Amino acid sequence: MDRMEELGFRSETDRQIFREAAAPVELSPFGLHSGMFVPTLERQGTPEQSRKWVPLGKSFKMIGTYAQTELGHGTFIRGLETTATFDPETQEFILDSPTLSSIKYWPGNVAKTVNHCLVMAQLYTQGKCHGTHLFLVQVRNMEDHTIMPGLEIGDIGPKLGFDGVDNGFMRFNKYRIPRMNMLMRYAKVLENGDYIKPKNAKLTYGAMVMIRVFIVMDAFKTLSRAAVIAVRYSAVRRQSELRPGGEEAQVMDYQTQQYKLFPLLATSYAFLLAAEGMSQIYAKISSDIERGNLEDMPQLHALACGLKAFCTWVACEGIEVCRMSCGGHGYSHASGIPKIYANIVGACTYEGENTVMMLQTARYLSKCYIRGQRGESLPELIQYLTTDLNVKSTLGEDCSFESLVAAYSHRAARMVAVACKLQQTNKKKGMAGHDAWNKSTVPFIAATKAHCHLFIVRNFVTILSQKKIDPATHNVLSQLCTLYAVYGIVENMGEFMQDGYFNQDQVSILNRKVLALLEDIRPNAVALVDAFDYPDHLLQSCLGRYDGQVYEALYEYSKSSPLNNTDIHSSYYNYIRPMMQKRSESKNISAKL
Ligand SMILES: CCCCCCCCCC/C=C\CCC/C=C/C(=O)SCCNC(=O)CCNC(=O)[C@H](O)C(C)(C)COP(=O)(O)OP(=O)(O)OC[C@H]1O[C@@H](n2cnc3c(N)ncnc32)[C@H](O)[C@@H]1OP(=O)(O)O
Ligand SMILES: Cc1cc2nc3c(=O)[nH]c(=O)nc-3n(C[C@H](O)[C@H](O)[C@H](O)COP(=O)(O)OP(=O)(O)OC[C@H]3O[C@@H](n4cnc5c(N)ncnc54)[C@H](O)[C@@H]3O)c2cc1C
Repeated sequence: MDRMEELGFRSETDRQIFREAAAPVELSPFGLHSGMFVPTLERQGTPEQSRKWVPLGKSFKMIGTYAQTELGHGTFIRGLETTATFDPETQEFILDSPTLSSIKYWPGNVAKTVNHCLVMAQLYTQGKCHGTHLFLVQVRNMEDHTIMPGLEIGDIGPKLGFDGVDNGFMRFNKYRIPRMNMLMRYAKVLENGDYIKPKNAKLTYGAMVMIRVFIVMDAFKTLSRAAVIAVRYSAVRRQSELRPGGEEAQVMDYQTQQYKLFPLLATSYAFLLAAEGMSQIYAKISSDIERGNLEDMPQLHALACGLKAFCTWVACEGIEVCRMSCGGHGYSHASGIPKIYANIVGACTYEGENTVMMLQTARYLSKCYIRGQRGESLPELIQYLTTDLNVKSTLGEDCSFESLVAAYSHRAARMVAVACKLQQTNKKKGMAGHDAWNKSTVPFIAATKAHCHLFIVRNFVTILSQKKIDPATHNVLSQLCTLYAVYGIVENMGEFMQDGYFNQDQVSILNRKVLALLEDIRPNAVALVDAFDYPDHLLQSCLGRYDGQVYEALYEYSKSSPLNNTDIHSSYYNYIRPMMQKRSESKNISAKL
């Protein structure tokens, strides 16, 4: 009886939270099965295929992963080389790895865990290539788990992190699968080999969009866990004299420590709300897509790409700040932070390398900018592009939400305009379209980051203005929201100031406000991290444990080190003692010389 069934977990979200609690740090070797393989069967298979395979996946009678990346290609999907050639005689697809670079490489859990894969391959039928499509492929014998004949499978070796996931390689040698193992919800190959094309070729990319949305929540989870550890430790750790001759101060009372951690605490709350907002947008647009309405697909793709990249970059930088704010103990695995970092930093690469993802969003912004310049209507999230850039800030001492959102809108609109104008200037100089684009991508990346930053600030403000929250909580969350926005301006002042949007007095107001907010938040800092309610089992941290017994925990942790299993390590007998004896013999010899 499935433990989650016993506990009555019906929703996939609850089941995922349970899985993460069960394998909080090492990541589950079934994460891709539940998070990517099964949902893709549901969304990309025909109703008949879903009915056949999804129950097998959900009951773990079939365990799978998503095998797309190859040795030679990860980003450029259209360049993938694995082929799936239809054989009408046998009603089969023949999967093949025609080159060394076509070997599937990186797919999670393919090395030792799974018995099936969703394989992305170039579809050939009637002598014509129709681009990449997904195929369900059995890779191991269901009786004894041996590798199926015609396949070479193995592990790719040690990685920076992700130790709970056996990322592997897989090579096909004319490997045959039934025709009906092609996921045919959107595209089809008929018995006679005729190809029925999808309404949009990018529908096949749908699984990646879904995971990018999940990863925005992962960015929140990992950053907030590191923040919990660092803030709690900063409340316990006393070091140095803040007041000459006084007792050693809680390091959380140093303004520099507050400036490191409180904006990250605010970012954690901002990312939680952004992830929830992103998930709601995904749910709405993906259900439209499943009903055949593809109108908002470009907007979903652009938002998922941008937020996935923005949030993972910021989270990884923030987790490193949390680690360093814990001093030496932060560098120990006892803190729990190195594992958090090692497991999430891959998210800046997987599911779409962040720069590439940002450029996808930039491409969308470039098209929207042109539409806006023509006076065409724009989706609500993009309407800021038509902001009047001659307007100056009305920001006052109160740093109102309205003035902050206006500042972020102005900054993003201005930066998108700068990048688009450079692209247009490049074209006017006679550059080909792709060169004009490539020679403007650095400003486009900066503009896209500003676009994502605006989404997160505006989302935070909107939720605070719409949700019914008790006054005390609303006040603290408003402090966090203001800190997130003001800190973002202070840290990127050049981008906000380039066209004189703020005057000198307003810059001074912002610099004073960010420091004042640190003091406002200090009394509630521990309560704000406790509010995430992460159990000690999940944090796995001697520094961030709820009871604050840090030194006792560190001492016990150290004693449990395997090196302490023996007093004298074998290396003494094997290396140190022989070396010392050799030294003393040579010394005797030299003394005699
Ligand atoms: C509630 C339960 C929660 C469960 C959570 C469990 C989570 C478990 C998962 C654990 C998390 C992580 C584990 C790690 C797993 C990692 C897996 C992988 O890494 S899988 C491999 C990922 N690989 C990639 O992402 C590759 C990235 N590359 C691409 O996506 C494409 O190559 C791209 C987009 C860069 C370029 O594609 P292409 O060259 O085909 O298109 P163009 O650039 O020419 O654009 C043409 C046109 O298409 C539009 N487009 C592109 N992609 C999409 C899309 N996905 N959707 C919609 N539209 C798309 C593009 O915008 C262009 O439009 P146009 O109008 O012409 O401008
Ligand atoms: C931990 C981990 C788990 C993974 N799990 C899976 C999995 O389960 N299944 C799977 O199929 N894959 C998986 N992958 C592979 C992953 O999806 C790819 O590594 C990722 O898509 C990046 O592609 P790449 O490695 O080809 O990088 P590349 O694209 O080669 O990146 C190299 C550099 O080229 C730059 N670049 C590339 N294209 C452009 C461009 N158009 N414009 C500007 N710059 C560009 C990038 O920005 C980057 O700086 C995993 C990877 C990792 C690290």
